[in-house]
Amino acid sequence: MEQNNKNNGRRLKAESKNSSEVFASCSFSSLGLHPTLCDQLKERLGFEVPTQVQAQAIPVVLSGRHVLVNAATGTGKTVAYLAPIIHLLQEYDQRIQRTDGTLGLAQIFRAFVWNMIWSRREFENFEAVFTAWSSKVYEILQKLLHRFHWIVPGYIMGGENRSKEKARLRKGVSILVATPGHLLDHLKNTSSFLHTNLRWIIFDEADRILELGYGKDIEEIINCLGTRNDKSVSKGTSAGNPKVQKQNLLLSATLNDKVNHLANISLENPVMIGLDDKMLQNVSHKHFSLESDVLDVAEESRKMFSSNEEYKLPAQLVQKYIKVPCGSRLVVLLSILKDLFEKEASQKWSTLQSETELRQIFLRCKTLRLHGNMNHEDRKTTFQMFKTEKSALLLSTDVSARGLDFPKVRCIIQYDSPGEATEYVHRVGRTARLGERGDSVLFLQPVEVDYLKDLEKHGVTLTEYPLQKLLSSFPLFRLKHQVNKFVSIEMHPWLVALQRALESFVSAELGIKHRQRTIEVVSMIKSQTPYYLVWGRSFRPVYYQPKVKKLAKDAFSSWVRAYTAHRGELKRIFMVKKLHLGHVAKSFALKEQPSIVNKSIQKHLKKRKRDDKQKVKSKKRVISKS
Ligand SMILES: Nc1ncnc2c1ncn2[C@@H]1O[C@H](COP(=O)(O)OP(=O)(O)OP(=O)(O)O)[C@@H](O)[C@H]1O
Repeated sequence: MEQNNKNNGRRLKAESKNSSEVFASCSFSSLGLHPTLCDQLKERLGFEVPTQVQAQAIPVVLSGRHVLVNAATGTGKTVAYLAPIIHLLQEYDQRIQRTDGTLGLAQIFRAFVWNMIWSRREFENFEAVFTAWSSKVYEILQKLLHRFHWIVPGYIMGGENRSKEKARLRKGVSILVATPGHLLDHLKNTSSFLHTNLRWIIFDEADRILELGYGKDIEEIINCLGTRNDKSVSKGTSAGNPKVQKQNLLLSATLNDKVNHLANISLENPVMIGLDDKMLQNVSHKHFSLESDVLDVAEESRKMFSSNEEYKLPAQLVQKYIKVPCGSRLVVLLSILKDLFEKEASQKWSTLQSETELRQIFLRCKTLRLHGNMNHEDRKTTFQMFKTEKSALLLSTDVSARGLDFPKVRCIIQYDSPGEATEYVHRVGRTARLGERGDSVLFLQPVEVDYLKDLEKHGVTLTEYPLQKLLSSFPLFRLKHQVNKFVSIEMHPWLVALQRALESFVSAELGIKHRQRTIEVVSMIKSQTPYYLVWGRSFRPVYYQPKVKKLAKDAFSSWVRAYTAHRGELKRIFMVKKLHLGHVAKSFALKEQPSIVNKSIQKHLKKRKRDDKQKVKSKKRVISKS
């Protein structure tokens, strides 16, 4: 009990320190926002004081300057741009009207993320996924505009009949939340979409828009809208109103060459705002602006943010990696969840000390799944449930890696490693939001540890998860005499027994007794702590499914296919040739490697080899010709 109190005390201390780092010591009204807007922030959103990023960005946006905001995930970027724009809109001498058309345009990209296995299908489902999650910005907008009824919010985010969108635009929308593809479509084809008075364009999640290949769309949009200060309005497209002073904002949790390029083409003498930014520490002033020509911005930013730029991560986030042989991945995952659950439960509910009590809480814990191939309604339900459940475990693909704001996520487990380092940053960014504490664990096989070097290039350093310490807390059964000796992962009786139980459960010949026992084992190890996210390519839990063996085989197949899809430099680290497919099968609780699936993978690999050879041949031909 005393220990618990001590831990809680330490935690509260850390949290209050984090809180002073996240929140500014000023009020929203001191930043120049209208009193009614400050009331709305407090009453409708519960925001008493601004976050640091809001305190820095709001006055700059109010001043009319272009802005580039680079701040860690979960630092409150959304309100940093919505609040000052609403303020500026409400203070027009003549109240704006619907007939003025769109004045503010937020291009958000909150929810769609590339996923390795289901990339194609998720791409097809993009609009629906987007609609479900991106509504966060629209919701905040609605709340803030509650007492400014003459400023009309609207959205074009797919998942909806196009004519409905058209009708909405025809009626007039003052602040529009849109995706690049849809926006471009309406810019080109919806003549009633009035945007000659457009004053603000906000590129939120800018890095993602560009990574996903929307660069061309964005350039076309910028051309159509004649952005910056309207020195040039594009040829043949709808011109802007030269009297309107344009102001563009670009927000991103990570910066790279592509973002720099977008900054180059869309921002004019921007003020750059960043938190805990080593690059900005060299500059004496809190904000700094590059008063020179826009080309200099690109040059400066190239110098500052090379392709190995450092990424911003919440300082209080505790990042660990765990090195596990492939065959033991599943049982180690479950053991970690059990440990997390017990620790969190005993810290939170210090009166609940007995195994049975902990187990009771655990049994009430919900296990949810989220992936792009689910229908819209199911995704929405999962999203809501995970938000509101006191204690839940979410198995998810990358559909939820970005922009989603789940409260109180305690731990992110990346069961499968992400691709680019930016993916890593955004996945872990779902925890430790707004100064709260958070942990992350990245699973790596011993042959994959070079991935850590890749992360280090971006200033992301992980420490090793104390797996041996964890294992020592599990029963050794017949190996009790080895109590002080080292027991390897592969030999540890707890893990071996768990693996066997899971394999028996998955295989079809199960007796009912066995089955029950397995479910119990799985129940035992399920997490109880509030909110755990587990990242995995195989989103389907292998338990509680009627055709569990088939599901496990499908998951195995998808996983291996996804592994072959790592791109560029990462192919060197995640080498499919080094995989032991028998061990991969074990990580899906399969006793044997599924043979049919293997054939299709072999076919896939052969095709890749052929393609590679072809490429080498054609290169040689080019060289010999020259
Ligand atoms: N001033 C504030 N006071 C209290 N809570 C706030 C404040 N500003 C934002 N929040 C809350 O902080 C969380 C993170 O905010 P937001 O989603 O805007 O962050 P973000 O920087 O856009 O994150 P990401 O980059 O991951 O999308 C949200 O739950 C939001 O409601």
